[in-house]
Amino acid sequence: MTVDHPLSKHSGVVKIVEVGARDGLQNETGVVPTTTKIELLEKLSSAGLTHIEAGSFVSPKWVPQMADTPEIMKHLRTKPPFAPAGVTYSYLTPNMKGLKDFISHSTLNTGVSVSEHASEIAIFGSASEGFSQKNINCSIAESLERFRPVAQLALENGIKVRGYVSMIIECPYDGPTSPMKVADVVEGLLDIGCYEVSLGDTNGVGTPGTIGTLVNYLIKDRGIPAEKLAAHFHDTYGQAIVNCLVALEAGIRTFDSSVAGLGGCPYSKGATGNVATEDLVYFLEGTGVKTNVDMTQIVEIGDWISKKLGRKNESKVGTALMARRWGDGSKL
Ligand SMILES: CC(C)(COP(=O)([O-])OP(=O)([O-])OC[C@H]1O[C@@H](n2cnc3c(N)ncnc32)[C@H](O)[C@@H]1OP(=O)([O-])[O-])[C@@H](O)C(=O)NCCC(=O)NCCSC(=O)C[C@@](C)(O)CC(=O)[O-]
Repeated sequence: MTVDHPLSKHSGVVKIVEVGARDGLQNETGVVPTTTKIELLEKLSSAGLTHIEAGSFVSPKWVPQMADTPEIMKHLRTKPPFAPAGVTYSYLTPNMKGLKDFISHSTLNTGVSVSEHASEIAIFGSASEGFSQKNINCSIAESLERFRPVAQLALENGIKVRGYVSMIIECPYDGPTSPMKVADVVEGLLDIGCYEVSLGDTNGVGTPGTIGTLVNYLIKDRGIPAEKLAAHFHDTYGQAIVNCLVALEAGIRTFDSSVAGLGGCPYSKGATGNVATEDLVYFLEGTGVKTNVDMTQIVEIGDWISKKLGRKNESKVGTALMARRWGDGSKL
């Protein structure tokens, strides 16, 4: 028997962008072996995730943990069984050097053009000046000027471009962020060719009130189509799932998440990881929305990577389902 509930109107399939291997691992202080990162990426794609961030072409002096991104990309590009059809791997590229490195490593030894690869780049700006300076060493205006030729060259090469805007609610350096500023940066990123802009509550301070005010302002007052927005909510204050519900209600259909809630941000002290993929899948499927992610597999991956890194599994759903697992390894 199907019983209607207030959220029954939500149906169809949503897109999940798995950011654990990038947003998650970039914040690990210990060395994470490249083989572990590759194994994580392979496991994630076999669990049904189709959009996976695999690394960053950024300065290794700024983010040492991402220094092996070229090696990871080469592996994913040259080992077809590990880059299944329909899976898009994406990489952060903050400037022209990052994009050129992306293009050269993407085509290296593969014999195919970059546009034949199911990969895309992401450029990442901020709605606060303080974080923009700390994270990418330039002002917001300078960042948009820097991104413009990057996006243009990427698009000329058939590479899709995603945008991020960080600190959408509040910045540890500048205080509260105005929705107008967020809208300006979102529009700036769309204007230079991003097909979608992900709204980063980088330090997870947003609540249904502040997130609701922002997304309604972006969609209703500024006329930004909901399908061009994604929700990228960190779970520092335990608000991420309820904020995802607010985004869903506003019409947003793309959600970023991180297996086992991996992560934080190297330039935002105290920020913890994104909403855990396991928790997001449980919540979305529970409202009647399809994710096409295998719950058993994603829970096992979260358990595996947490043990591998020696860190606490931040997924409540993952922890609960693993606790229910029988000692003989039968189904969750
Ligand atoms: C943007 C820069 C490079 C500017 O950094 P800069 O120091 O201003 O760069 P520069 O152009 O003056 O170059 C300085 C040196 O860096 C090198 N360099 C220059 N560019 C690159 C590159 N692409 N790859 C590798 N090396 C690079 C360049 O070659 C040179 O090397 P040197 O001559 O000193 O040996 C730097 O600030 C940087 O790498 N920042 C990255 C920060 C980062 O990755 N942060 C984490 C991701 S953002 C995030 O997590 C938020 C998000 C997206 O998840 C959403 C949310 O939660 O809100």
